[in-house]
Amino acid sequence: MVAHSRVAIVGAGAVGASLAYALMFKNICSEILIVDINPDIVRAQVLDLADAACISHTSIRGATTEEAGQADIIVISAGAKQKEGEPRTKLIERNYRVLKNIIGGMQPIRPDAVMLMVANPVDILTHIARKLSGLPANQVMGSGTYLDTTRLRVHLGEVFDVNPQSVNAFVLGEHGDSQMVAWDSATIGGQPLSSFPEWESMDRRAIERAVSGKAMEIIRLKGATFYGIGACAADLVHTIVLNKKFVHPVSVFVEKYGVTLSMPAKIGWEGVQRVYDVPLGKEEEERLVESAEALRAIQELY
Ligand SMILES: NC(=O)C1=CN([C@@H]2O[C@H](COP(=O)(O)OP(=O)(O)OC[C@H]3O[C@@H](n4cnc5c(N)ncnc54)[C@H](O)[C@@H]3O)[C@@H](O)[C@H]2O)C=CC1
Ligand SMILES: CC(=O)C(=O)O
Repeated sequence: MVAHSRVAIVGAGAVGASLAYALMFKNICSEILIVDINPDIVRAQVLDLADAACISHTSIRGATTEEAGQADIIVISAGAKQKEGEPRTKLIERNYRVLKNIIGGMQPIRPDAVMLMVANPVDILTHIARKLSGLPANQVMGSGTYLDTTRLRVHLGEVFDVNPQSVNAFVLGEHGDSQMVAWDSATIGGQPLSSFPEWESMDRRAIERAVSGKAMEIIRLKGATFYGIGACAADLVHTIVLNKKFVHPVSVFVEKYGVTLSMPAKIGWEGVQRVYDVPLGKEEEERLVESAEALRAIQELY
């Protein structure tokens, strides 16, 4: 437990509540602030989560947007979600307005706060949050392809019969349709995936489709995804609060591509401490540049 570790979660729907629930059982935060435009949602989530908080070391309460701006870590999970068949980018106009309201209501934001964007389209909103918040680029990140990378590792863990946490493979680029898998640098136990007998028979494009389509599969079946992102976002908060310096793929402004997209980054107290340049094959590099271009076309509008 870190004495001064106040985390504000703005947007207390399914994602915000799942994050709060996952985070409180890490027992690393002194307090979680729950913020939402709908006061009934705040009251309901605080009442429900307080019963769980009772058996964790983290307290929970409702708060205003202004108070959220003074938290150590500000997570933004407010906004519209996709309907079946809708790409994440379709949410931009609605969620731009939501984000503008939220960040406007937080000002002046504590200058050393770290902001974690979760709402979609996460890469574009991270780019916008960096501009609107006035925070340094390293202090504003998005959950990006952390969730997609988790999905990929789960899938590969099954193919190679190994714990997913021992699969070292990344989904990079957009948390969305143009994402790509860095196959050439993927390893298990330091051995390239391509050196395993399973490699030849593995349909890599089918795996990529399954990973990038998993959100829509869940949305079709139950209307929304929230536990996966709740756990990923809680893990990112953990890494920041305890300065763990874990490397995760997050959405951040990347000089090389000149846009905000996901690359593996070392994360700690001041947010992103370093971005790593994954060695990519020629075709992979082309696909990442395509993803960057797709994002640039929208990010340039904001
Ligand atoms: N980055 C990722 O990997 C993932 C992102 N998401 C995204 O997270 C977002 C939230 O999803 P859910 O929680 O399922 O939606 P939800 O509909 O359950 O909750 C959204 C909440 O935002 C609140 N809200 C709207 N405008 C607000 C404002 N101006 N200030 C404060 N609160 C406001 C609503 O009142 C509602 O409680 C969506 O954009 C969704 O696409 C969802 C899953 C994964
Ligand atoms: C909804 C979403 O972005 C996801 O589950 O990947």
